[in-house]
Amino acid sequence: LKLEESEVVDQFYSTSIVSMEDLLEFHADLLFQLNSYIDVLRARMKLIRRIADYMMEHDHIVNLEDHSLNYFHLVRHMHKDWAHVLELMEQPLGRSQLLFLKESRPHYPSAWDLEEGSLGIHRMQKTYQLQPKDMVRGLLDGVHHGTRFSTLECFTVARAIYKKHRYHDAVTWLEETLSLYDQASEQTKENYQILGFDVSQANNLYIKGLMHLNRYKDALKAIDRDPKPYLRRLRDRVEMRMMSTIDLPLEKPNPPLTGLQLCCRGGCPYRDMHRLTCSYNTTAAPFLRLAPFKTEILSLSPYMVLYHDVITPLESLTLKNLSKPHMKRRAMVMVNNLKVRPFIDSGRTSNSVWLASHENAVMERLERRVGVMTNFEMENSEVYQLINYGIGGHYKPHTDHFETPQAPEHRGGGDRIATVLFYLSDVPQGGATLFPRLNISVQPRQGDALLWYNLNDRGQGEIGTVHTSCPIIKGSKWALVKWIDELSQPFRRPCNR
Ligand SMILES: O=C(O)CCC(=O)C(=O)O
Ligand SMILES: [Fe+2]
Repeated sequence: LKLEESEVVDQFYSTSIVSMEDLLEFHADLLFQLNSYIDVLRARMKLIRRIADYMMEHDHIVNLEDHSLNYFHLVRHMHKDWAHVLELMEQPLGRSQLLFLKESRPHYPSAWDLEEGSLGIHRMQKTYQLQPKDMVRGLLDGVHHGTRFSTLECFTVARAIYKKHRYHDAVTWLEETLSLYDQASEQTKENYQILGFDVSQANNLYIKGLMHLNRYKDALKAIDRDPKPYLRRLRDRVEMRMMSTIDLPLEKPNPPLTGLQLCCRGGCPYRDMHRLTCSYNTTAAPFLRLAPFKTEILSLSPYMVLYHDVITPLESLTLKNLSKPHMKRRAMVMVNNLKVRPFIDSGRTSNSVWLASHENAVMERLERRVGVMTNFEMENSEVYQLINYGIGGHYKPHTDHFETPQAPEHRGGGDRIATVLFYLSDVPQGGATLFPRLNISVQPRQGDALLWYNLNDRGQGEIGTVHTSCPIIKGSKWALVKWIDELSQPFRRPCNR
């Protein structure tokens, strides 16, 4: 079993908001095809109506008189015309539209997208302590969004959570699913049925979820409400469980809030004490006297500063536009018995692309700017990574320096002495970069860049720099990361080993 980073998965929608733009266009194309399919059906219906009317006129003639001319009409008509009518009826309809739908199917979002998206929603729920009943109505962490969930979306999320054995949450989402279904009109229910939704399936999962939570009485009630015979058979199982003394271990419904949850919500204790000073940096390079960097020191140890307005909106836009077509999910692949199987790294929901410092004029300018901003040597430095996060997108807590001491030795540049994180977009809700051990969280703002040192004076990894990207609630988070290697810096930041 081996893990490595690769680009095997090329189409991943849920891990990047920017790929959703393509999806919107794609969806519009599909709708266009469906409508034109209906037009074709309608035109055919009109034609058949006309022919049928014409045929009925003949019916008329035959009944009139026992006239041989009329018989001749009938013979000719039946031999000739009906053959053509049959041909017309047999002619396949809307072939090109059908073909379009069929051939584009491989590009539809996959089961993975659905799972990834569902888990993103769940992550959002857990981190920000949201209630499914608020979420389905578009109320997210105190802000009303114009979006609503239908029964179908609710059920998809519920099922994904159930598959992860999070029964308490799955049951809440299933309750929401069933209640949304009850409120739906008869016509909507019919539509759901055409789209493959079976309310008994939802009920079945709900009952099983309740059983996992030892809520047998509620399970029995749910069974009694559903007329499907296979659900009635569950009754025996529930009653048997009820009588047995061995209870399944119960999942705690409300574990205490973690520091991460508190901080992502902006409730980080003492966070403001870390805003030490703000200043204009004019000394690092001569040109800074003309255009100083607005610098906010967030922490002295480990050293961390936030620069304001160091990448212009136009530069951000250019980089985003140039990179859009190349953004990919960097999925991990599992190489197992020679089978290569990409798997969802749920620790990181984003698509990204590597950008070299000589990639284009903007990158060249940025590379010089990073050198001036940080005073680090940019010669031989690493490439940049441009990231766009997805639905409820996040990046689990991690450090940028390597955690195994051997790892840097195998790299030309040694360990990553510092990180510069440019924000290329505002994120209106969620999506902060959080340093839980330092109680520092930074809300992405287009134009800002965060610099921190990953290594201490002795060149050792600084565990305090553990950081995470909080799940995004609203907006599309774009970040550009630059890791600065240690080995080019002996004169810029000598270490006291
Ligand atoms: O997007 C962020 O806020 C953090 C990104 C990050 O930590 C990384 O790419 O190493
Ligand atoms: Fe990082």
